[in-house]
Amino acid sequence: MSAASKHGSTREIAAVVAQALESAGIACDVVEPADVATATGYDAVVVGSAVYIGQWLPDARDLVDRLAEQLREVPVWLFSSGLADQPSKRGNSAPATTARVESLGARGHRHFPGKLDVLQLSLAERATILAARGKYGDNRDMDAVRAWGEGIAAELVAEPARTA
Ligand SMILES: Cc1cc2nc3c(=O)[nH]c(=O)nc-3n(C[C@H](O)[C@H](O)[C@H](O)COP(=O)(O)O)c2cc1C
Repeated sequence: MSAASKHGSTREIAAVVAQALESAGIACDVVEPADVATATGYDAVVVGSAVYIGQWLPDARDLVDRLAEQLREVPVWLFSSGLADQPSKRGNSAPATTARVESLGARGHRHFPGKLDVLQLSLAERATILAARGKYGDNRDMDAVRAWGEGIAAELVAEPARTA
């Protein structure tokens, strides 16, 4: 499990998915994207990122680019977290997401509503949110996140392990 997060809320989403996997008996390492040197040795990989200005954060994009060859060899799930209606719903890089899913042969991509806490943002970020008329708040639905993780676990448990 590896997820890029700037202000922590996507990291918390990743932790809930990891917990769901662990609860199903699947050992799960949670590693920051920049620290993932290889995907070799893992039976499956989940990669996520917060969405900023319509794009995944650079560390998550870089992870997928660096390890694409290895990721094509294992089941992969992707998720994004952002504020669905803001700053630009249409700008949420649907083509990039589709390209990533297709290029990796990912089993799926899920978009989760995120969290926007004014106290955590820089002045520049607040200005962006103001210009986009973004709404502050925590829109995360951790039950939906957990259910998504349980779905992944169910798929993996039904399959034979790939590594020794
Ligand atoms: C400057 C800025 C730009 C953002 N741009 C987008 C965006 O384009 N699309 C989106 O859905 N959410 C956008 N968001 C919302 C974040 O994705 C959301 O707050 C997310 O939960 C933050 O995750 P993090 O706490 O892991 O960094 C933006 C937030 C900020 C502060």
